[in-house]
Amino acid sequence: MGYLRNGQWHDQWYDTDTTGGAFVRDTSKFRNWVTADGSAGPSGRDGFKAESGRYHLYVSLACPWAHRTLIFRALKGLTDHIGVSVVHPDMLGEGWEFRTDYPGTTGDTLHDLAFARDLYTRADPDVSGRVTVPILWDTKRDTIVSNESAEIIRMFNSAFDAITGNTDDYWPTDLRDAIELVNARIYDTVNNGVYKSGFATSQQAYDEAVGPLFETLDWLEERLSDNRYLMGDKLTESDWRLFTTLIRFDAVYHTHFKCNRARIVDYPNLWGYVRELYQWPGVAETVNFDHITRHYYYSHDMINPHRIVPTGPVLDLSAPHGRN
Ligand SMILES: N[C@@H](CCC(=O)N[C@@H](CS)C(=O)NCC(=O)O)C(=O)O
Repeated sequence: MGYLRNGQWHDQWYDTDTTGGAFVRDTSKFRNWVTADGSAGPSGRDGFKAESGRYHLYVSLACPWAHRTLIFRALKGLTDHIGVSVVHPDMLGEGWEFRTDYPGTTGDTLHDLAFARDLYTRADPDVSGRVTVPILWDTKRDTIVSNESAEIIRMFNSAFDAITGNTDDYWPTDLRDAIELVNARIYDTVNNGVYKSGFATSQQAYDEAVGPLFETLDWLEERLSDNRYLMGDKLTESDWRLFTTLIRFDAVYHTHFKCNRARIVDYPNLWGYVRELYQWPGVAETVNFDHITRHYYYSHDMINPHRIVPTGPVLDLSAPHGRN
């Protein structure tokens, strides 16, 4: 695992020496938007117009951030319009690789590149920063549109509606303020909270992450006791953003990231909610537990030096959810 500095690869784990042992996530570098008419969107350059077959998504099936984009691609009827390449689950000294010697990988189906970092330097030969997935690639301008999942899902939510005829809206105007508030808490304490717990290299940094994580899970359990979804009756992007962390929790974060005060199966409402979202049409096909467990346990040898991938747990995600 490493990063690019002025286009050169450096194999180095996250630096927590200067932050008291705390993991601090980088901000994403490529922030353009695909829009229905090609106008610039909230940030970045213009000219990325929604067109069938023009864009390609690079994902890891292990990654919760990439998983959001795969879910939106499925929910919004985009599978015939946006292609996908799947990296190898092992993220080692070279970063994400397009090796195909593992079931479920595809290689780079557009350019046959070896590493995800080759996409970054193709888009910007002088780029600096971590090489993360998801990556939304534009085949027309031969560059990265965006590597920020929170923004990619908003593009998918509406930009292609005239092409697909699918107008389902997971970011409705009247709920945006409420969505923003809930997203902010869940991002900091849950989506990123599990990483801050797991990548902490001091007791204090771990304690400061794991406490708020379980406070938020308790709060969510309560909220979901009389709300079917986070915003009440309406399923929104907040639910999908939460789902990709919850679905990995018992298999990975509980053990590997030491988030072990409780499992999701111990929370009746959260567990029913995860099952309902898993059973949503098109979603189960985006969940790959083999890539999920293999990636975390095998890639992070600073946490799991012998790279042993544990067998459990057995989760019955297709059991009736009882949420209706
Ligand atoms: N803010 C980004 C974060 C993406 C991210 O951190 N992805 C992880 C995989 S789960 C990654 O590629 N990490 C590689 C690294 O940090 O070097 C997003 O939401 O799109």
